[in-house]
This record gives sequence, structure tokens and C-alpha cells, in this order.
Amino acid sequence: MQLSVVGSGYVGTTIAACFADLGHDVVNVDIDQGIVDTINDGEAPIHEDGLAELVAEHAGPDSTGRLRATTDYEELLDTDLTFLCLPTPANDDGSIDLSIMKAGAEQLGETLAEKDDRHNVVVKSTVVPGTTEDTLAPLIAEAGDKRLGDDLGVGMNPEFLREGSAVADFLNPDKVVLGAADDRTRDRMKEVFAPLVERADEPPVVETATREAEMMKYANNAFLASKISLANDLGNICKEHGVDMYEVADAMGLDGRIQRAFLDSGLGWGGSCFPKDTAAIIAAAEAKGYDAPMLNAATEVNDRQPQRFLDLLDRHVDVDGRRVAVLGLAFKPGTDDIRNTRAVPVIEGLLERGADVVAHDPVAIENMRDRYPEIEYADSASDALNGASACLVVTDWDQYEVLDEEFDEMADPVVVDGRHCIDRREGITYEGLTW
Ligand SMILES: NC(=O)c1ccc[n+]([C@@H]2O[C@H](COP(=O)([O-])OP(=O)(O)OC[C@H]3O[C@@H](n4cnc5c(N)ncnc54)[C@H](O)[C@@H]3O)[C@@H](O)[C@H]2O)c1
Ligand SMILES: O=c1ccn([C@@H]2O[C@H](COP(=O)(O)OP(=O)(O)O[C@H]3O[C@H](CO)[C@@H](O)[C@H](O)[C@H]3O)[C@@H](O)[C@H]2O)c(=O)[nH]1
Repeated sequence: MQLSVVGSGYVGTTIAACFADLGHDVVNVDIDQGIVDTINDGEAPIHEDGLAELVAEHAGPDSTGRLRATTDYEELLDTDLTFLCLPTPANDDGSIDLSIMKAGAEQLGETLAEKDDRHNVVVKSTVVPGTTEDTLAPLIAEAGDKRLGDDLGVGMNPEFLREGSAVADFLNPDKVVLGAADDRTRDRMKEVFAPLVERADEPPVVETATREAEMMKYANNAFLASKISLANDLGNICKEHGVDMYEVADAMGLDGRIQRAFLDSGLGWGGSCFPKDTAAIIAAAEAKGYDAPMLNAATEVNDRQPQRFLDLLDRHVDVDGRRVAVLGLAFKPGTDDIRNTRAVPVIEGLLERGADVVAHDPVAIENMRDRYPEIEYADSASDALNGASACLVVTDWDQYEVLDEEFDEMADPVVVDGRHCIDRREGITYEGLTW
């Protein structure tokens, strides 16, 4: 099938490359010329395991040619179905900011005015219930002079991939949710996903309406974020009682009703999704008069973890004028994404205390340098530790787990671990956040 994907960020690039790999012809539309050129050169614009290989195979020279990118919306006119993968950030009050989605929807509609055949538009972005049918569909229809359900089909297909494992997650989903306003659109969506469902060994396909599809995404993220916050709440209790929350979590996870995943306690959840999506669904609830106490509590626990982390550091060392190593800047391992990373409140706390911060991350340094040009960046964890009076572990990259004699080079070997990464050992003063 001929597909177009509007927005070529973490989700848009990943799904475009994967759909090309599944045999579709895909055009990525983005306003960023740099991203477009990178894809057309056969390179991935973001760091994601397996993505560079897929983009090289399907875009650019010596490729299958099934993937290309453009800044020109007109190029989507030759496609049957468009995925909207535009950002849905939060306003200052936490509510969803739909301005980019609306601008993209309007431009899409204006472009579709030139098309006579029916076109299908599927919202992939995370949007609060009602957005697809009440806001975006009418915008597209009006701008394109289309009749909804007739020459314009509208659907909603939430995305559950994680950064760091985006390609593998997309190609092997636990479920595919197809929300549509009408059967014709849903049938087209099923066609798009048929090769994926076959290759992924028939995962469950949930057929539903757009509102339910929108809410399934928020419910998923709210549950996972709350699960981590509960682990952190329990972990903070454990720490006060000299109990190792990781041992407790392992035992909890043996209960089939609980499961071990997402019980890793520590610095809490960051990233481009959990913080904004939790805030957006709380704001959407409040707009209808409901105060969502569970989700507010999950957020409160999460917001407190960086302060508890810095309090542990304060117990051992006054970092004023001292070199402090921060290991990990990305919001999680496997990505260069620093959106809402816990490294930011940690670095802020260190700068407030007068520390000389030296930071390391395998892939996220360039992104962080834009935000904190004033701190030092080390080429290796070992360089960061050299001469440091404390080491703060913020991201659980595998390469930090094997650090050993590198700690011997510290001026004062205090290690505060926010991610259960480093083993306790002779010669270092070790504090785990919840163990
Ligand atoms: N990042 C994830 O892991 C993830 C997972 C599931 C769902 N989501 C949701 O998917 C959506 C997209 O997230 P993302 O992380 O891929 O965003 P992103 O910021 O990485 O990418 C968005 C892209 O859209 C482009 N863009 C902005 N305005 C445009 C316009 N008018 N026309 C064309 N392109 C435009 C930007 O240049 C950028 O490349 C969000 O709603 C997010 O909540 C994200
Ligand atoms: O046990 C855990 C698991 C995760 N985290 C933290 O939680 C955050 C989010 O991690 P993860 O969920 O692995 O990454 P994301 O890429 O943010 O993926 C989430 O957000 C996406 C965007 O909505 C969804 O598609 C995914 O299903 C959902 O897992 C990170 O800061 C992790 O360090 C923990 O603290 N403890």
C-alpha cells in the first residue's frame, strides 16, 4: 500500500521504516529539512537500535526505494492512508497542547482538497479522548472540503513502542489497537497492519472506536507510570527500614497478577511520554470535574525521587567546589532522548550546591550540551570518575554495571546509585536510592 507518515520523529521515522520493511511504499513528511535529508541519504535521524539498518535498506542510494522523505505535503496525495505522528506536548498547566496537531491537520486537509479519491487519516499521536473525532476530523474535512466517512475516513491507532527498543517493539507488539469512525477506514487499517500481524505471529488486534483507542493509550501509560511510582513508594519505605526493594520486587513479580516488569525502583519515570501523558489525562479529568487522586499521587511520588537522591548525597559529602561525576543523561538506556530526563533535576541540584559537574552518557551528550553548555562532558565513564568526589548514577546503561577499578581513581569514592546499576564493593561508600 502507499502510505504517508506526517512527522518524522521517534515514532514517525520508526513506523515509516518498519512499514517499508513490511512491504509498503512509504513517504515521510516533516518540516525539518535536516531530518528529510538524513533519511533520503539512507541514515536514521535518531538513535534507535536497528533503525539505521532499516533506513539504509529502504531509503537512499542502493536501497529498495520503499522509503523516502519530503518537506512537501503534496507528495502524500499519491498515498491511500496518512498516519499523523506529530508531537502532542503539554501546556504549562499539564493539559494537552494540540496546536501542532491542529496545524498539521489543517495543512493535511488543504492538501487533500486537491485529491478526488477517498483518503484515510489515522491519528498515531497520543491525544485525549474525543480529539480525533471532535477536533481533528472536522478540521481536516473543512480544510479539504471533504465529507467525513465518505471521501475522508478517520481512525486512531495508538502506539505503544518504547524508546530504545522502538523497532523491536513496533514489529513485535503485545497488541494492535485499531480505532475507527467507520468500517471502511478500519478495513484499510487492517490491510496496513496485515503484514505486521502475520510477521509478529498474530498478536491480538483490538477493534474499537476512536475514543476508546485514545483512552487505551492513556490507561496503559497511567498504569505503567503508577506501577513504577508504587514501587518507588514501597522502595522509599524499604530504604528507611534497611530493606532491599529489589529483592522485594523480585518476589512480588513472582505473583502472576503482579509481574516483575516496571517494578524497578529508583529515580522514577522521565521521558517524552509518561510525564506529559499523565499530566494530560489528569488535566482532561479535571476539565470534567474529576480530580484523579491516584494519578496525582503517582506524579507526586515521582517528583520527589530526585530530591531524595540528592539528600543521600548530602549525607556523605559537601560537593561545593568539588568534582562530581554524573553517569547517564538520557531518560533511559538505549536512546539519546533527554526529554524530561531525571538528569536535569539532578544536575540542577548539583549546580545549586556549587559542584563542578562532569557528565557522561554513551549517546546523549550532544543533546545535553545544548541545555547545559557550562558543565564538563567526559568521553568515558572512567574519565568522568577520575578525581571525582562523588558519582551519581542516573541512567542504567549496561556499561556502567561493569565499572570496577575505575572507582579507584575517584578522589573520594562516594557512589549514589539511582538505578540499581552498581554492585556494592570494598573501597567505595555506596548508597542505593531504595535498597
Ligand atoms: N516517543 C515515543 O516513544 C512515543 C511512543 C508512543 C507514542 N508517542 C506519541 O507520538 C507522538 C509523536 O511523538 P515523537 O516522540 O515521535 O515526537 P518527535 O518530537 O520526536 O517528532 C515529531 C516530528 O514532527 C515534526 N513536525 C512538527 N510539526 C510538523 C508539521 N506541521 N508537519 C510535519 N512535521 C512536523 C517535527 O519536526 C518532528 O520531527 C506524540 O503524540 C507522542 O506522545 C511517542
Ligand atoms: O521499572 C521501571 C521501568 C521504567 N522506569 C523509567 O520509566 C521511564 C519510561 O521508561 P519506558 O517505559 O521503558 O520508556 P518510554 O520510551 O518512555 O515508553 C513508555 O512511553 C511510551 C510513549 O507513550 C509508550 O509507548 C511505552 O509503551 C511506554 O513504556 C524511564 O525514565 C525509565 O527509566 C523505571 O523507573 N522503572
